[in-house]
Amino acid sequence: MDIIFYHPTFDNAYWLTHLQQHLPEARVRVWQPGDNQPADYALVWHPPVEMLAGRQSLKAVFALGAGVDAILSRLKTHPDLLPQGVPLYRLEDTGMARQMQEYAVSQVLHWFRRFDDYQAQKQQAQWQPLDEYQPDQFTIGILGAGVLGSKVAESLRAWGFPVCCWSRSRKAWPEVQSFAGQHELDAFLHGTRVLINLLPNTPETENIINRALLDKLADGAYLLNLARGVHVVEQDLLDALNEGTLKAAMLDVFRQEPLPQESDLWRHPRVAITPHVAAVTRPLEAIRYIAETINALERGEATRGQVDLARGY
Ligand SMILES: NC(=O)C1=CN([C@@H]2O[C@H](COP(=O)(O)OP(=O)(O)OC[C@H]3O[C@@H](n4cnc5c(N)ncnc54)[C@H](OP(=O)(O)O)[C@@H]3O)[C@@H](O)[C@H]2O)C=CC1
Ligand SMILES: O=C(O)C(=O)CO
Repeated sequence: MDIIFYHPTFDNAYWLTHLQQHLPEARVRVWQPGDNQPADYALVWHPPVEMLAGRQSLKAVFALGAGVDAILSRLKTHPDLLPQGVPLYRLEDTGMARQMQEYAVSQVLHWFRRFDDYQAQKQQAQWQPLDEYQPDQFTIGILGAGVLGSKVAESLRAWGFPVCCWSRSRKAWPEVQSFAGQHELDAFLHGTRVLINLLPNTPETENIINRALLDKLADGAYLLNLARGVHVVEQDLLDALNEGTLKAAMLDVFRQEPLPQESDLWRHPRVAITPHVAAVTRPLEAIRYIAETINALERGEATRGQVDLARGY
């Protein structure tokens, strides 16, 4: 069994060593431009078109992340990027859910305890206790009720916040109100105080967080974008912040990354920024999952994590 590996920044030696340990019978190599030698599986992140073009004999391609938009969004212009009929897998959780929980819980509590307001008071050397928020004033609305959204919902429910979620299909989670489909989006937004985005980037979800959506949130709302920058119309976000519709935002992802120095988001006092680190791929957990899936495929057994190319995630 031959496996080719390509990631622009990962530690190749680490990945090859641990892949070989988990798949002793495999021959694993880092793909280099010009390598047209046969392969059974490809592990990729932002692959060059030539890497997979023409490789119809591949048994599967594994994206080394949760979101597969970097591949699917290029298929229109580069149909050879993913060989026809070859299944594409993505990483489901593999250590990312815990990271998303850490990020979401810490930021929601930061806003709930008004630490942003106390930081602002500190700038004025102001010693002034503020009215406390109550949990029932702090409904969390999670856009995207999937592998990561479900875990974030679970952790915020554990803190006693009302939680609702929005997805294409109805969810039956204890103590979480599920809204499904475009026709229920407004009802989901109404009363949401903290909007957390964990949607995949698809043609339907691009630019979804725009002024019309933000205006439907509860007064004094917050935005936590943990998914993709293309979900947010950045000028609409800035306008909503400047006009008071939105109280604050924390953004981990951006339309252009790194975020250009000239972006007004850098300087906005009520915008917090992290450099796309909300949930990074945990190599060992990813390798374990990939090895399990390859072994299942070799045995003709059921697998999880296969991407539905038609729906885009
Ligand atoms: N910033 C970071 O570091 C990271 C960001 N991410 C981002 O998080 C995203 C989510 O990951 P994950 O939870 O694993 O993904 P999943 O595929 O498990 O979940 C996606 C969710 O979005 C819902 N959804 C998709 N399209 C629509 C739509 N058009 N309308 C309504 N709901 C929709 C799905 O609905 P349904 O359940 O009905 O199918 C599902 O609930 C990734 O795609 C990636 O972009 C992931 C990891 C790290
Ligand atoms: O896994 C993903 O989709 C990510 O964004 C990781 O950076």
